[in-house]
Amino acid sequence: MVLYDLISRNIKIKKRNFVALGCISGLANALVLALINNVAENISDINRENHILYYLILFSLTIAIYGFTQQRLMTKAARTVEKAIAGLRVELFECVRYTELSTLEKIGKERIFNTLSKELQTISQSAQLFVIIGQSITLVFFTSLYIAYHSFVAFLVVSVLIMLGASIHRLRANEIQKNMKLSFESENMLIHRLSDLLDGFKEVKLSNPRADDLENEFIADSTRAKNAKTTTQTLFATDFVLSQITFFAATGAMVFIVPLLSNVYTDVVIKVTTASLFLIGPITSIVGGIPIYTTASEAANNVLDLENELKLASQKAQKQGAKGPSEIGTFEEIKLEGAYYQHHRPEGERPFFVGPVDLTIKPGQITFVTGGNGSGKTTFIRMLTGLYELQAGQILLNGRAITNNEQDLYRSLFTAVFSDFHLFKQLYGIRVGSQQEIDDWLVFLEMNTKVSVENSEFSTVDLSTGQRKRLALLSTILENRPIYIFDEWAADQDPIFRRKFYEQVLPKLKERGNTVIAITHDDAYFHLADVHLKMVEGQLMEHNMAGSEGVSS
Ligand SMILES: Nc1ncnc2c1ncn2[C@@H]1O[C@H](COP(=O)(O)OP(=O)(O)OP(=O)(O)O)[C@@H](O)[C@H]1O
Repeated sequence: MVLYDLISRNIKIKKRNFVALGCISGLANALVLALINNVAENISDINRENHILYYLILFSLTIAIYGFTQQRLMTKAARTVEKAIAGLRVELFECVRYTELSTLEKIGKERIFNTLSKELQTISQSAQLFVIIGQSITLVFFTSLYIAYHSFVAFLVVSVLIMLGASIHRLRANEIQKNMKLSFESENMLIHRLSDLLDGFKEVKLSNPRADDLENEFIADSTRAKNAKTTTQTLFATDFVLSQITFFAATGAMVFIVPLLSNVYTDVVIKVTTASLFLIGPITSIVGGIPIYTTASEAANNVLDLENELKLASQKAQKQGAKGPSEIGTFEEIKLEGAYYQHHRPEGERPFFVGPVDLTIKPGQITFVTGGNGSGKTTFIRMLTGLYELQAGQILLNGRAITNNEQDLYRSLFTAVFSDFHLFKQLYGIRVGSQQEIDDWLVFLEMNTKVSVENSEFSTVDLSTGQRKRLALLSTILENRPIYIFDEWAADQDPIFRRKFYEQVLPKLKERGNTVIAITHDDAYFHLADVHLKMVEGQLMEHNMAGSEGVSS
């Protein structure tokens, strides 16, 4: 039912309409059987009394009703499921958007990609299945009634055997589910290996041993996925064959057992046997649909699991519960008091933490943060910008602690070019003042001969790493937020532009009233900073006082 719950969660399913259409369509289908049986049995009487045209019209009408209701049912189901999927897609996108960075790092990109693409597609493909299974159940019901009408004993025999067939599947449901989970996990790993191949294509091309290792891992994951899927399919196939055998046993029972258990006439035996043969279509649809239904249910479980994990650490619930303020005031001072964050680590590994940090940031200052690799500079920046939720301590803006509802607004004080930056071709969320302003900055950043900005979009982003970083810088400049974060921005620049960055860009930002916090290793420019902080093993201190007096405690 998890599949139904997921689909019906955000859209109102008019169950009565579905049930009515399903019943009419199932009844019409069963009527076809009754009509054929009746005409076949009484063909000479009907011909004699010239009633054949009447039966033909009735037969055509029944087929027309079946065709119309079936078509309506399938269209309605497809529309309903696709509407639900469209809503779910946006909901999951929003969950990712509102979740915390640390949660995203824990979940991993692969699982999100896999769930948002493959799993939702699997659910979408199951739309028609609902109708076919529902309609088949209706048909089995009416046909069983038809059998019961002619012979109650035959009805009992069919019912017992159908229930027996259904319980075969239930017995192995756990094993099927276990293998489906395994294949989902293996597929996540396959996406991970494929990302390694595509993102690291150049490195892979340069090294055959690396390519071989990567391929071997890919093959191992692919084999695991294949084995899990083969086991699942084998279980389904055995179920299918057993169900078919049960069905044949039911039909055989009509001629071999029913006459022994009750005094029925030959014509009754023929009728109930024909009726049980008529069941082959719907029963095959139900049994054949079980693998698709089970796969779709498992996909629904995966979607719900991901959504729950994303929501757990997200602020979405708070956002829905209480609307946050629309503004947070101008930035006059940011104060970190006892700020502390520890990275999640597998058990047994030494944890890394930054803090406690006590620090005050004033507007218009240029602050440099230096320190060795892995000392915690990026972690500190993520704490300061609110990208990592503090595990202890607090952030005060203008003397007042930031509440959960204000996190979004607090984060919007910052704009950043991270060391692993992403350059958006489209200037999402940036309302550009004038074309002249953009063109002036393009000239200043020496990018005017390479790129233009039209309709809030860069003409190209297929550029060198240093050039792409200049465009990322331009995006932040156009965004014009109070505080600028640069994580080793100048590392990819040539010496001339590096100088320009420190001696012209940063002072220009300061002149505009912006605050700059830059992680840097460029000691030739340390003198340009108003404040110089140094990170050592997660402890932040004033550079000149390293070892004696620090801002961490
Ligand atoms: N996503 C993460 N999950 C778990 N641990 C992490 C994660 N990111 C960083 N760490 C740990 O935190 C430590 C500090 O990382 P951080 O990126 O803050 O250092 P850094 O000073 O910016 O280094 P670099 O100069 O190399 O960029 C690392 O040694 C690593 O052990």
